[in-house]
Amino acid sequence: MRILILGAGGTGGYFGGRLAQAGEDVTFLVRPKRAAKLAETGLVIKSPTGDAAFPVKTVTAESLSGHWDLIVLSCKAYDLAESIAAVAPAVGPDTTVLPILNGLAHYGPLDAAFGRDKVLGGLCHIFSTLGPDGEVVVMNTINRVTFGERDGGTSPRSETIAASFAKAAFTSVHSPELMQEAWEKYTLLATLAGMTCLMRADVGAIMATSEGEAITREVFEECAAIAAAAGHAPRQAARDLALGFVTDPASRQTASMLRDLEAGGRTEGEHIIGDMVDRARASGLAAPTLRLARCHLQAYEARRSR
Ligand SMILES: NC(=O)C1=CN([C@@H]2O[C@H](COP(=O)(O)OP(=O)(O)OC[C@H]3O[C@@H](n4cnc5c(N)ncnc54)[C@H](OP(=O)(O)O)[C@@H]3O)[C@@H](O)[C@H]2O)C=CC1
Ligand SMILES: CC(C)(CO)C(=O)C(=O)O
Repeated sequence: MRILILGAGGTGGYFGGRLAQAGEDVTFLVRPKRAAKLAETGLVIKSPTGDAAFPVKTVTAESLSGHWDLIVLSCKAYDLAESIAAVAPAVGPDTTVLPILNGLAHYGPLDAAFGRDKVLGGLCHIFSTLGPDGEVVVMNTINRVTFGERDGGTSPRSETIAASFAKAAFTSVHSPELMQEAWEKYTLLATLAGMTCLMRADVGAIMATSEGEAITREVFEECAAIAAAAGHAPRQAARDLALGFVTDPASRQTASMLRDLEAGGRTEGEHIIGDMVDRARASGLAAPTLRLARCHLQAYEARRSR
């Protein structure tokens, strides 16, 4: 299977790199600056599950030709339109597009661009970023990709992807209930991103405050109600896992959105929190703490773009 990974950042660099290490036919579609860096240093991964540095195949949008079997999209949401345009020439009649972005708002534009039948559902759990020298830095041993048909069940194409991913040194989950998984991850992430960005603090620091746990639980319940309105209330095990994660007093975890914000970069605030608030409004739900988190992120973006 020929695999094209759009982006060689924290997620695409890691998962694509592990696939390449396993001998899969991987090419990274990157912009010229990243292509030059990868040509100079190779793809460098620093991870508690194993450091690596090795040459990888890259291509830029200008030199892209031919159709790929699988295209994994690992851009930030604010780069989605440009990324869709970049991969479009690589999408042929038998191509599958697998986004691993956070949130859900990207499916509309992807379906419009490629047709709903071409776009699988996907998500990932990892704590990673690009280091100062372009290296993929992974902060702990969590590294999981979950994917599947958005209408549920399995299919020959998702079985083929599962067989490919099974060779690589990351956890791969081929889910017959992908949209349920996606909503559960979205609920966890919106809570974690909303709270860690609002408070500019990690989970443990938020739990050390008198109101932190109660407000975190309020955000989670707002998200869970929105998920329920969409027909995907978090299952009990997912609730327990998410609430345990976002209220752990010993945790030093943050969302990747806080890392972007603290680096002074753009955030996926509207894609993650804004979309959650819009969905609340469309379902007649109040979501007051999520609205506050959205206002906070929009104000940050407004100051940033001045
Ligand atoms: N990092 C994390 O811990 C986690 C992230 N996620 C989600 O995964 C998604 C990706 O995040 P992450 O990997 O961290 O982001 P990064 O910013 O680290 O990587 C994204 C990469 O996509 C590249 N890119 C964007 N547009 C294009 C384009 N048109 N052509 C070629 N390359 C392009 C960027 O290239 P360039 O360098 O040129 O800008 C960048 O290297 C997000 O939705 C995020 O929320 C999910 C779970 C955890
Ligand atoms: C849920 C979490 C924290 C890890 O995958 C994440 O998606 C993020 O930081 O963006």
